[in-house]
Amino acid sequence: MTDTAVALQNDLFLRVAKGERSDRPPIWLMRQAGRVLPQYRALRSKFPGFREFLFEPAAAAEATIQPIDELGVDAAIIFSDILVVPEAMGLPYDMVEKRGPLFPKTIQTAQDIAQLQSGEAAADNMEYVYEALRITKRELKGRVPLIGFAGAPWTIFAYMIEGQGSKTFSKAKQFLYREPVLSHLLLERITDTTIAYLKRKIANGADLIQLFDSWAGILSPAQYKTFATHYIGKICAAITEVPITVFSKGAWFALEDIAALNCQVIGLDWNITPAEARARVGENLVLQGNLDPCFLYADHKTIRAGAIQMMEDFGQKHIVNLGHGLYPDIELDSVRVFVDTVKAYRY
Ligand SMILES: Cc1c2[nH]c(c1CCC(=O)O)Cc1[nH]c(c(CCC(=O)O)c1C)Cc1[nH]c(c(CCC(=O)O)c1C)Cc1[nH]c(c(C)c1CCC(=O)O)C2
Repeated sequence: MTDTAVALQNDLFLRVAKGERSDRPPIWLMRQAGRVLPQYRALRSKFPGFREFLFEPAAAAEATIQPIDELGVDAAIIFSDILVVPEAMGLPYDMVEKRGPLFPKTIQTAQDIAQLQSGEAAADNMEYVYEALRITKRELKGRVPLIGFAGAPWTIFAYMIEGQGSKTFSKAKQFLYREPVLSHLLLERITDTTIAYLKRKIANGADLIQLFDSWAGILSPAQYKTFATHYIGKICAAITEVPITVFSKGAWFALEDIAALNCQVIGLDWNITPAEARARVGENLVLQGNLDPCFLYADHKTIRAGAIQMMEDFGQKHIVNLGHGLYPDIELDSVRVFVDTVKAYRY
């Protein structure tokens, strides 16, 4: 892409993701483009719903760049959602205020799966996302790298079967136990679509890819190996153009398996210590995380001390982030203290 090939002014995030040493860790935050920013709320209020917002590439680009201007983080993440993939495959959703996503139609039978679009045909339906990447890349002017992302196949599968958020995702888990053949068929089609989609994100300017396996922690280690790690591995093997981060929330039990895939960065939640994570993944991979988002409800002095402790505990080959996304009621000033502490730190 000629118009996206601008030299990066701040490439700290990418250098560390590729395993280089640095004088401080880079920082970005999951859900940094969102409701902690007043300018995000102003932009969001122009649209009747979340999906209308996502379908407007110029607005998505603006939301992507807001945290770069406001917080000075070292990477941008394209403003979008993991649920655009099931939608592109033929399962539309509504984002219900205060409740979250709701799919009017779900996958229950072989025929439902046969009716889905997948691979390149499904990737064709997400042109608005690629357009948002192109605009973002142009407007970022090389200030920081741009992260592209997708849900990992198991998490997308969970929404497609369950049809909405759930504490247990017991319908999706039940499907794995009762219909293993159909489960693999659907996971395969999600995987093909995700690979085609991510390759187009890269062609349109994504400098690194992150996979979000938000519901990893509800599977048993055996199920995770069969129905999740296997497909994440296929995606990692296919994405050779840029580094890839695997964030499997709650799957500390699978860290050795994930470390054996062709990924460069592993995202961590707060349920594991930096020392244990390092021991499980070995010396080569880069770790990302893992401050408990609730730490940002503490006073500023405590936030500073927590950030420094975390950086000391991880040492080199570390990208600072939270263990999950920012919550909407976290104070902007507290987020700023966290970011500024990291940017002032030196190993
Ligand atoms: C599971 C998941 C989803 N979406 C996502 C995940 C994986 C990460 C995670 O575990 O949180 C990923 C996601 N969703 C969003 C981003 C944007 C980029 C960023 O700033 O990180 C990213 C990376 C925007 C969003 N995605 C959503 C919003 C809020 C929508 C609104 O404005 O009403 C935003 C800004 C909606 C969403 N989208 C989803 C849910 C369950 C919800 C409702 C609950 C909630 O609001 O967090 C699905």
